[in-house]
Amino acid sequence: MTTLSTVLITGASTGIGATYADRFARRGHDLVLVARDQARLDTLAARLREQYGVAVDVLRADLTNDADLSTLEARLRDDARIGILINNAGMAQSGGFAQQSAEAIERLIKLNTTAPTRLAAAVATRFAESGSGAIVNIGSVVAFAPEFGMTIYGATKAFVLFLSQGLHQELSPKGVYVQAVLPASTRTEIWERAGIDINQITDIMDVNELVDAALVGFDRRELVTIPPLHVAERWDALDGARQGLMSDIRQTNAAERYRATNKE
Ligand SMILES: NC(=O)C1=CN([C@@H]2O[C@H](COP(=O)(O)OP(=O)(O)OC[C@H]3O[C@@H](n4cnc5c(N)ncnc54)[C@H](OP(=O)(O)O)[C@@H]3O)[C@@H](O)[C@H]2O)C=CC1
Ligand SMILES: N[C@@H](C=O)C(=O)O
Repeated sequence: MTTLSTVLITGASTGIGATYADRFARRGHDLVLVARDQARLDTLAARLREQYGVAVDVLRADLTNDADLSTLEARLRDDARIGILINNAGMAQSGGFAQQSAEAIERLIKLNTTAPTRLAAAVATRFAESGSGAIVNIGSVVAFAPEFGMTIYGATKAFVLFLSQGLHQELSPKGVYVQAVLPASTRTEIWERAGIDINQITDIMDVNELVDAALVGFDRRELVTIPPLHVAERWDALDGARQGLMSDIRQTNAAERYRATNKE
């Protein structure tokens, strides 16, 4: 019987991360739960041990803190039992671009992009050498939506999508599965934490439904999983157009429409 991989989940104290923890424990996986709130992590860990009989390790870490991030990188690099990384921890943004302080910008980018990148890097070599392993990056449909006015947040999520597609290109030939999960509005604390009134949000998905759908994509080894997207062809068309654009842009001369004319 194959031994199930241990799953390390960031942002596991509540919301999407805590739901992933329940689902992987239900599947029989041992867990490493990472977040800042030790008490909430301990309570969740005790429930999951009791309910599912799995080993659950708690690792308190602030992923915007370099020392904590380095400690987590070392755990990921050195603990060969960890075969699945769920890069979930993240925060949203309230207020316009011009309202963001330098500290808020730094924190948002560190948590939403630097941390998942460094954690993925911490496992990439070990996973590739073993010819196995999975990296799940939690993005957002806001990556497609500059219209939403969450410019820095959306940019971090566009980064996560590209990171996932790039990791897939580099690591899937070596047996490593990479998944980008793009939720839309989901009922968690992220809204309150960002100072956004959740009651102003329409069409908000239950977190259990989101994670269960994301796991269907995971089990199918899908690269980009967008649970709220009912018309899957929309994504296929968008990514197909992107690939089509790539085939057009290797040119030695600028496009006709950019040719300076003496009339201008
Ligand atoms: N909810 C939604 O509508 C959507 C969410 N997403 C994405 O899903 C992911 C999870 O979000 P969601 O569950 O909704 O959010 P929640 O705010 O409910 O949970 C966020 C989790 O991240 C942890 N976290 C926050 N800051 C830090 C930090 N500095 N260091 C370590 N852990 C931290 C929190 O734990 P603690 O405070 O204990 O550290 C918590 O466990 C995020 O990446 C988010 O961008 C994407 C699209 C939609
Ligand atoms: N977290 C949500 C916005 O703040 C989202 O990604 O939809």
